[in-house]
Amino acid sequence: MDLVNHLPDRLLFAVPKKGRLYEKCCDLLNGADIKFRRSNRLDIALSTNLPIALIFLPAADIPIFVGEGNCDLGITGLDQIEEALMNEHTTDLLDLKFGSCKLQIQVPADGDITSPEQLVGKKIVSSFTRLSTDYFKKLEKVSEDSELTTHIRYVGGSVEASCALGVADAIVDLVESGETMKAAGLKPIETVLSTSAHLISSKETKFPELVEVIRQRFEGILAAKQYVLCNFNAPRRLLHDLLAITPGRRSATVSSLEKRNPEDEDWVALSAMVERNAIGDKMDQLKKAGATDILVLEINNCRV
Ligand SMILES: Nc1ncnc2c1ncn2[C@@H]1O[C@H](COP(=O)(O)OP(=O)(O)OP(=O)(O)O)[C@@H](O)[C@H]1O
Ligand SMILES: O=P(O)(O)OC[C@H]1O[C@H](OP(=O)(O)OP(=O)(O)O)[C@H](O)[C@@H]1O
Repeated sequence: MDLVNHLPDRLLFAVPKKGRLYEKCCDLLNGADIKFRRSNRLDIALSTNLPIALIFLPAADIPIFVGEGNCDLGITGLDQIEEALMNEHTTDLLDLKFGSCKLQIQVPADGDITSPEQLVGKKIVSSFTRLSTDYFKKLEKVSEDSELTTHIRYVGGSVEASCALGVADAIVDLVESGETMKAAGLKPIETVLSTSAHLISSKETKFPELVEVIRQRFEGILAAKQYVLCNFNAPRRLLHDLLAITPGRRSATVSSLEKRNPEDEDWVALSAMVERNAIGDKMDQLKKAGATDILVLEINNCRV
């Protein structure tokens, strides 16, 4: 079935059908209020509130479908986009900051290889044969023996077993915690690529406005995760010092607190977005500078 012709009024959005990116993608779609129900084992789900059809595909195939214009939008790893040679045929809209890992060259931990240059002319096993070939072609050019060819062989999974099996002198594979490689007796000697999930679009999409709406919604969700809202009260005379601690993203909101008695000092309430990973420190500083009633609130979603 030709989906582009069959669903002409719907933006086709390719999403990993399983694996490490799947749950996070569903959370993102949910947060962006793209409503859908995926029937068991069905790889197409029509959104019930937007003109979107979600197409669940293998992560490795998504850059090809988007790059060739069969899908309008897609989410997949940067590693898959670069391996498919599709980064020039797609528009990279947003780094979604999940699925982070590294494509690394790993060698036996007890061996004598310590640098990628020593691997020129040797045997490499990877699921990322294009990225590996590109990497070693560059090394071959600057190698002392320019006649040497590095042998790159494809395997689809359990790449880490290749060295122990004698099939490879080194592997090029994705590493997140490093546990798999450690257990296989391997150590990293080089990072070929740092990767995470990206939102990409086709350069030929018929739905540029909807693409932009989705990009903005995702961007809002990412910003909401990165920030918390910090509210507190303080005497107005401390305002200058407190704003220096929490200036807000654009600027903090300052409102007056009502006085109980006319002779009371002027008080203000401040509200500012603060980077989540700095909030503990900021609260300590606010308290020390004289702020009180400090409250930290989660931001579920935002447009900034
Ligand atoms: N530890 C990890 N190992 C592999 N990929 C990871 C890891 N962490 C994040 N990723 C990202 O997730 C993407 C999809 O990997 P995953 O192994 O889930 O795919 P998959 O579609 O289930 O493939 P496969 O069928 O080969 O297992 C990778 O391309 C990479 O961008
Ligand atoms: O650094 P870690 O957190 O240990 O994760 C890295 C491992 O995860 C992936 O394999 P996966 O589990 O997808 O299985 P596969 O070998 O079949 O691809 C990858 O190929 C590594 O083997």
